[in-house]
Amino acid sequence: MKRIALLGPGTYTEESARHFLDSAVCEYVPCKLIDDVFMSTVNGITDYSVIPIENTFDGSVSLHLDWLVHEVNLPMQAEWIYPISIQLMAVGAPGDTLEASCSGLKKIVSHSVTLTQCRQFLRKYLPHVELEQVSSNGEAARLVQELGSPEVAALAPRSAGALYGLQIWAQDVQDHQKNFTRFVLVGQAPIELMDNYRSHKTTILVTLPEDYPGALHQVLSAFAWRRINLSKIESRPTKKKLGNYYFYIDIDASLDSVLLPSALQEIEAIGCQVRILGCYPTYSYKPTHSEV
Ligand SMILES: O=C(O)C(=O)C[C@]1(C(=O)O)C=C[C@@H](O)C=C1
Repeated sequence: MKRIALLGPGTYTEESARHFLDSAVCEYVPCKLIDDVFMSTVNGITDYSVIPIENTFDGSVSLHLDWLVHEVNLPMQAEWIYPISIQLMAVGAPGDTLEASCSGLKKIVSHSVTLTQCRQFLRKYLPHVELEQVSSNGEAARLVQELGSPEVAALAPRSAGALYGLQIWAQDVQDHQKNFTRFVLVGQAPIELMDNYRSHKTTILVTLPEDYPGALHQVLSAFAWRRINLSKIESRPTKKKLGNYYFYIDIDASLDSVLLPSALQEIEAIGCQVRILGCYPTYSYKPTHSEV
């Protein structure tokens, strides 16, 4: 059995992990805070952690990327992309219309990212309702069940509603229907996921030797002339000195490919530091028959 730490229970992280990992060989260890998720794998209590690192509309989850870079040494072993469908859920049956369901609603609890993903919906339909952030969407659903009052609702995944016996008052209320989150599985050993394998990626961190004209251009040209595609590049502070940055780069190639190792050697030869955060398979979501 592989032990998998994740924010949970009842979160999108858990829902997505159950979709991609084989439950026959995985045991989930739900944690209340993302720090606990990371630390449980660092301390050997779990074999892997599942970490959300990017969303279609919010971009990178900088806090989680920074953890991977500064706080822990846990290589990325896989990534998956999972659709985020957000449900408004509460205790008790919904009314005939959203207005009727929400006539007595005073507060909505959810994860900060989820509240952001429903901003337009909330402004349009529930502008006077108080919003409260909690540590995860699963925790939001649990709180709503504990309070047992139709004055409080959660924005959370369908699986959290099933776990805590909540009713769906409004379905798929995210502002953008194509809302996806990218999760990485980090840990010391490679692991096989279930099907839908797409390709291999490598994530690196590049620190420039000093700030000089054309430094980043030189780094990028090592990939460009080899026709290696980069799917993401982002600068983040090194946290050592104000104005000092490293570049976090996702590469659409495996370290086993012919050209990537020589590109990395070239970048090191011009004086840059290269740290490999992982070389891993990427998986994409395919809806099950009932969802199509
Ligand atoms: O609270 C959850 O449900 C989570 O899985 C966390 C999290 C995140 O931290 O980004 C994951 C995906 C969703 O986009 C919103 C929240």
